[in-house]
Amino acid sequence: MTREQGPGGRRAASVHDAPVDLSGWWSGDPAARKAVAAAVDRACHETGFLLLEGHGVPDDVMNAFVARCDEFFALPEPVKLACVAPKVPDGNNIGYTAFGEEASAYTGDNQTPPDLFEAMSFSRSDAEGAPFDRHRDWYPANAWPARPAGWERAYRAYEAAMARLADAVLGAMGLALGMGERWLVDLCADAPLSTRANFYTRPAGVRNPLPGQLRRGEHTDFGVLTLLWTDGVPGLQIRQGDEWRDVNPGPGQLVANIGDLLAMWTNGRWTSTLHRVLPPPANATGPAARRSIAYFVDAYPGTLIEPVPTCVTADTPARFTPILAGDWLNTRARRQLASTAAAGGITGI
Ligand SMILES: O=C(O)CCC(=O)C(=O)O
Ligand SMILES: [Fe+2]
Repeated sequence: MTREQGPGGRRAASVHDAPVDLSGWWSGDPAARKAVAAAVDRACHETGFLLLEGHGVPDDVMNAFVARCDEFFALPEPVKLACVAPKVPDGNNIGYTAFGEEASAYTGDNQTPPDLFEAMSFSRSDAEGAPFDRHRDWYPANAWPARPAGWERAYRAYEAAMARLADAVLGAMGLALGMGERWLVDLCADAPLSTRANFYTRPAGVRNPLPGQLRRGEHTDFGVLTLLWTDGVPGLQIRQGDEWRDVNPGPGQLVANIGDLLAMWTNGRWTSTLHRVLPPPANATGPAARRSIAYFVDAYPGTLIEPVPTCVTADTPARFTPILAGDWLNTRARRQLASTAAAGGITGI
């Protein structure tokens, strides 16, 4: 038996063994929906990460948004720096994040050197009305630079496709938890929704990574659900037991993973899994770029997160103290900001 094998000689479940096909969900057939919910439940429990197929996000919508993000990251640095938005301590930070400005591991109180990426972040564009006004810092207005042309249109199409997909996954999750299809969908209807386009590269003149310096340091996501597109370049890994295992979505697949709030809601039945992104091997030559785009569903800041009754039993009593979603998100976002301060602001590397 190797270290990678469980007690029965069986290797621990891998996200690659059982991609989740959402076609049955879109069919609307109750039995098909139950089967999808069972597959989601298994994956959320075993790894906290899912590879999604039949997700319904049209290629042309995804490709058009990716192309605009590529155009943006190729712009001269001063043009990108003009898109830096003032940081808010308790809210969603949008706009440009320069290379070397953040270290994700800080969110888990792990002080590493700055991560090797730059990013552009966006917020949901339909946040109008009283619930949003009460927590306005979580729903900032996007500012669209003149370049690349057509970015806002491409974003809105992407955003609509991801919102539809998020509702399907949240629907399957609610069903899996015995709370019904609408439960999580309704709870997350007013949630902060944000998108982050990540660009990992090795800019000219940047030295080799320092010890412990990664493209993205190990972290868990803070919220409920993350939907991730990657360009297929390896690097993403998840922590399972005492080892790191690769997650390499195939062509057409998207990644879904759960965040801390959902782990708390499910009383730990589902895992908010540590993940990271490795730099390319030291002997790799050239720019070795990697791109990913993450869509984050959080929970409304005023929502109390307490374990759902279906996940609390005599054998598994409540493990988490109830907490307001906003309090949890603020704590983690503040640690993230601390990494920026430690990195020396936007001149990090
Ligand atoms: O780039 C990736 O594959 C993962 C990014 C990530 O973990 C995040 O944005 O939270
Ligand atoms: Fe993440």
